[in-house]
Amino acid sequence: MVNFPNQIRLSSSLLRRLKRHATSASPSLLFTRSFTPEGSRPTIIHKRSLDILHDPWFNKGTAFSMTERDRLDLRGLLPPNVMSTELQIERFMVDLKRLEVQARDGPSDPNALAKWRILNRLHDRNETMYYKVLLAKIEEYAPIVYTPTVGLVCQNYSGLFRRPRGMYFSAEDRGEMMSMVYNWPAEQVDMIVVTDGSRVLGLGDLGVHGIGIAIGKLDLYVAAAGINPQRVLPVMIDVGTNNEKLLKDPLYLGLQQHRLEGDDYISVVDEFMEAVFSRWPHVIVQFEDFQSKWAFKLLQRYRSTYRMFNDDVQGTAGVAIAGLLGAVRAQGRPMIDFPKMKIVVAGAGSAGIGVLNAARKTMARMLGNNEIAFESAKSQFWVVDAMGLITEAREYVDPDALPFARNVKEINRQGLREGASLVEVVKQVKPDVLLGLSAVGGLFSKEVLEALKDSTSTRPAIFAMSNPTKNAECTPEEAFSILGENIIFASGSPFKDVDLGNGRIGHCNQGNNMYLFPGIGLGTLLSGSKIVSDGMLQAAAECLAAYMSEEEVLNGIVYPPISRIRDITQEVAAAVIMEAIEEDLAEGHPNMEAKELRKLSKEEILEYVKKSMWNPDYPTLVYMED
Ligand SMILES: NC(=O)c1ccc[n+]([C@@H]2O[C@H](COP(=O)([O-])OP(=O)(O)OC[C@H]3O[C@@H](n4cnc5c(N)ncnc54)[C@H](O)[C@@H]3O)[C@@H](O)[C@H]2O)c1
Ligand SMILES: O=C(O)C[C@H](O)C(=O)O
Ligand SMILES: [Mg+2]
Repeated sequence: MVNFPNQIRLSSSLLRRLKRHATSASPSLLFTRSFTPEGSRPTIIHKRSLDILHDPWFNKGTAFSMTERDRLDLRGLLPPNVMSTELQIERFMVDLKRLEVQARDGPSDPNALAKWRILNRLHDRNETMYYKVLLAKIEEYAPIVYTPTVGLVCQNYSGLFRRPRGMYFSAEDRGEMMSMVYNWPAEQVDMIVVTDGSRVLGLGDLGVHGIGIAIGKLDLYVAAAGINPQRVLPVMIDVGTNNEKLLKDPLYLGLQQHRLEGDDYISVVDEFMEAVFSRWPHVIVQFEDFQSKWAFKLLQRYRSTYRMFNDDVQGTAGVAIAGLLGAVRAQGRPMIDFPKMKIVVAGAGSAGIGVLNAARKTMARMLGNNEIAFESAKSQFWVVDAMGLITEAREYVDPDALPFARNVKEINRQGLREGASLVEVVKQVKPDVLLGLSAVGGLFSKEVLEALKDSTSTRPAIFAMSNPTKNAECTPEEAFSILGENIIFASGSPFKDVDLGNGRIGHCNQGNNMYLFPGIGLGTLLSGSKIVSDGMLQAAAECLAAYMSEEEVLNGIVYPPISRIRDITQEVAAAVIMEAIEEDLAEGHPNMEAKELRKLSKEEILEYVKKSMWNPDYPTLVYMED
């Protein structure tokens, strides 16, 4: 312990602060000279907020009591569960012992968690160097700080948690959020990624431990979009968890209560949105990994009033569309043939429905952009969820999935019925594309892939988009070995290309929303658009689709390699800005007034984007007194 003299000369500003907090502070705080027994005397410190958490002398991590958190402006900077020192030590030991159990996510990298720890420590020590390393070796380290390892990190977060990163708004903070946002030290925040941890990748409800996802997404914002790391903020909205294991786990870092539902839930998210937009009116909020039932509702609730989007619904949709258009081109056909594709989608959650809606709209646009085109486009899709093929005969169909429920008579004519299995559907439909967003690893079984051999396409496409690795609907090895080298293959998590012998390679594309969300966020920021419009999202998707050359696409490469992520993000951001200008939404940015922005050519916009991106270079520092 640090020993401070009993007689301390308090500066006038400190005195003011102490008085301000006198209601929650122990009364003895102001009078440390009195007869307080040794050990229970408070230690006077001249720091607040994050400065305390980053100081090894004073930091107590999750052991800060609620009154201390209030007194020291720490509220929101720590996970909500206040822990005893004993529990803290237990958490530490769990992590230490895990070294004995080989930490792994799939067969690809048994050392993934250890690498994450080392990178995380670097992140805590030196942000510039961390991002320099990440950018220099993005192929190697994106799978560590992002998908798939980030999933493993969230699953083990109570042991891995060291220095808090980001903010926590919990159900217990209702009524406080407007002031809590001021505990965050940055005057300017450009990008927030927020989650409620209710559907983390395909791993289900991980409660407060889902904060890892928001951190991983923002790492890509910095690395790919060049958002200044001092202006990003990962956020966890902790409304409880329905994960029974976590509810019983004494080492869980979040609120140990069931999730709030209905209006109670919405009121927490509403308060969070009001609070962050009141402090940072120009911030962009990306919603991430909210369970479907809230993903759509919240998107509808906020999208016309706040600068926000949902990555799982809208980012994924754009990436899938780009890949599907690539699959059409890979057959040597023009993109305009897209409305002829027969598409079977496994999974009707936030991601699946997002893709279906966007694909239907894209087809309708190509067919004349009218009601009839929109109506006829939906007949190109067959949607299979946990209960099989969705038809109008089903007793209850989620309203978001309802437009894609097949007509029973029509489906009977195709030899199918309500609830038909995926393999039956593939056998009867003989689709051009089989797309998985089901979170069920191995769903594209040998039988399903065998059935796809009868596809009427000259080059069937398989998109096994679920994350992380073990949730992929199939591996590229399985797909190429059964269907041969001619297919187009994409997966949400990274896999290696497959050696097919005799110098032939089965290319494995990574169909992940990481190719769009950084550019959507950056383009919105630099255009100063008040909202993220459908047109801006469409422009982003089209830009990604057009990014791949004819030669690449014919070779089965429909997405760029991750080594080009900064370049594609710059292009996507420029496309988003141009669309915002076109729609008269661009209100400019401190670096570029709206009227100047409107005068720029495409090349100049690209240059503006490039120049606005933060690079991990050490600035020269000089000291100046406050
Ligand atoms: N690659 C990407 O960029 C990307 C983007 C978003 C989501 N995802 C992944 O997509 C998956 C789903 O995400 P979500 O938000 O839609 O989840 P969700 O839980 O909302 O939806 C899952 C859907 O799969 C269905 N399903 C379950 N078992 C099934 C089965 N046996 N056969 C067919 N369907 C079945 C469910 O009924 C539900 O409709 C997750 O693994 C997530 O990681 C990937
Ligand atoms: O996080 C990812 O890798 C993609 C996507 O947002 C997901 O939820 O799976
Ligand atoms: Mg997600």
